[in-house]
Amino acid sequence: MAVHIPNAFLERMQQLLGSDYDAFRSSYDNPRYVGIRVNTLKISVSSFLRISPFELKPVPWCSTGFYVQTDLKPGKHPYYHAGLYYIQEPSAMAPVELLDVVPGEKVLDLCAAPGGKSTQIAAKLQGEGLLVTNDINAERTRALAKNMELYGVRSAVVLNEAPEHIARSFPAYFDKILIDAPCSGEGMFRKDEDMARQWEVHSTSKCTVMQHDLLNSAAVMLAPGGRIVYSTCTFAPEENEAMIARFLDQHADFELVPLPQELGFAPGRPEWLYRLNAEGGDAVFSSQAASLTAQCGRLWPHLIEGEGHFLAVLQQKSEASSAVNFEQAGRVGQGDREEWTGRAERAGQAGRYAGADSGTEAYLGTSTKPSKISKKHKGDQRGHASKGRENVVKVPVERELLECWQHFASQHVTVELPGQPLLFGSHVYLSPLPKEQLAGLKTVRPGWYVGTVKNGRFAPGHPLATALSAKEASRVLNLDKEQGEAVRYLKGETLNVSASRIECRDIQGFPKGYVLVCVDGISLGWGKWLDGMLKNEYPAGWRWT
Ligand SMILES: C[S@@+](CC[C@H](N)C(=O)[O-])C[C@H]1O[C@@H](n2cnc3c(N)ncnc32)[C@H](O)[C@@H]1O
Repeated sequence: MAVHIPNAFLERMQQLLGSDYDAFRSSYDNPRYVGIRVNTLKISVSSFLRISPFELKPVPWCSTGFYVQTDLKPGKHPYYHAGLYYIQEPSAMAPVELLDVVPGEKVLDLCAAPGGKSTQIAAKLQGEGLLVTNDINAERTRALAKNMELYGVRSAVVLNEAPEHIARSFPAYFDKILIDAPCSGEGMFRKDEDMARQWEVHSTSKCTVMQHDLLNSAAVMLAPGGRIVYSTCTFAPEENEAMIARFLDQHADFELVPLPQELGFAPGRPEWLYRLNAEGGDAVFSSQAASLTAQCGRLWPHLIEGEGHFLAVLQQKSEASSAVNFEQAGRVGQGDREEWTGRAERAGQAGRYAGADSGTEAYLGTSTKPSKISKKHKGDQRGHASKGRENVVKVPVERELLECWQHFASQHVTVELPGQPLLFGSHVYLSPLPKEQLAGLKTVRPGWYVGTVKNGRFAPGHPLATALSAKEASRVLNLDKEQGEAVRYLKGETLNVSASRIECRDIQGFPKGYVLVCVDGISLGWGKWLDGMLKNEYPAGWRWT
């Protein structure tokens, strides 16, 4: 199928690429590549290779990434719904590999929706440490939160904030920061035709302002000795090498880490910057910084099996960080800080809450937007703030609600779960952060949503199920995917299930009640078993259609 590519773009690439242009141009005649990345929070790569329904070929730069045939539909398999793999364009797997995350670190994914790279970071953390995952677009953070839940992520906080606001709460805090920057998307024309149409409308200069601000906010939030990976899916040097050269000029405490060329990363193109400098315009960087950008990396669609990407690994050189410097964050000036302090204090008094079933949001503290409080949940807010009134938290009510969760956990979960139990209304989260640290930030998920107390009873949330392993649950039902039972469950059907099929642990072999429903030992969701029937608790919005 012919792909629409803007002529102005092709002319520019011809000027930039010279003799490489013909190979570059003909790459658009080939089909795009489809990749999946194994979710090692749920299964090891070797175990997945044993059960994989697809023929797989490794992606060179990602040990958990594989190419699948383009005519297959990996989204139409129970394993996809069990969160065993994420469907991801192969080049898009590179930035997180270069971030070099290890368990226990504090990581920020600044432009994260819909969450491909956040799920990859979460898998690297293996449940130890913290992932703060953010996107400025409220609609897109819903998809982000859903993906964190589908992939069984426990130790993440999902924000919907402007980076400079996060920077005020987390100065010099994160070990690793990913900026998968909004960009003009030239590298995605083969994958997404809409990108080509948008390119014709939006200018590169709009993106460069955002990208510059994102880099500066990240520098403020980076802990001493930390690492920032900056990536785009565009070819334009203004959004790539120029952005990095300018950053290096302004942050002498950072250096570039060269990329492993044997894996397919081509060098950055400083010579394009000399040309930009000669043309004048917005280009502001020294020729010394420009020459260093040869250490950035480019993935070219005519040289590797994947779409076009740009990557830069920025390492903070010394322990003496200049990161705790609010002025570096551009728009974060003295006036802002005073305003912020006020906001934080007010927020500390008045935690506000909006429904927290899967697909809804919880906003902590005062936000720049009014909190959405669904009618359904307004009545739940016993002991919490109501509009226009001071918030008086009734501790006994909180304690009773938390006891409901603890009682449920003692009956249905066989292990101690990580995180601090936090209440928002009658919704319970296990959070990797204290509530106060999120005050004033638009928080979509303060942690792992485990359920809600309704009329004195605890109803487990879907994300509790998706992040539990079969051995962590007291009652488990394994569905047969060959007989189509798993698909029927995913479609929301009630199933006939004999008591003997339910594995019971720690509760004297009594199958009645909540059961963790699995396929091949991997959790899909909850069911409620009674007298040979499994009532389906798979959320309506998640169902297989
Ligand atoms: C390339 S996409 C991110 C893709 C994502 N990292 C993934 O792997 O699924 C860029 C994202 O940046 C978000 N964005 C744009 N401007 C932003 C800003 N100033 N702060 C945070 N996010 C921003 C967009 O809403 C968009 O979701």
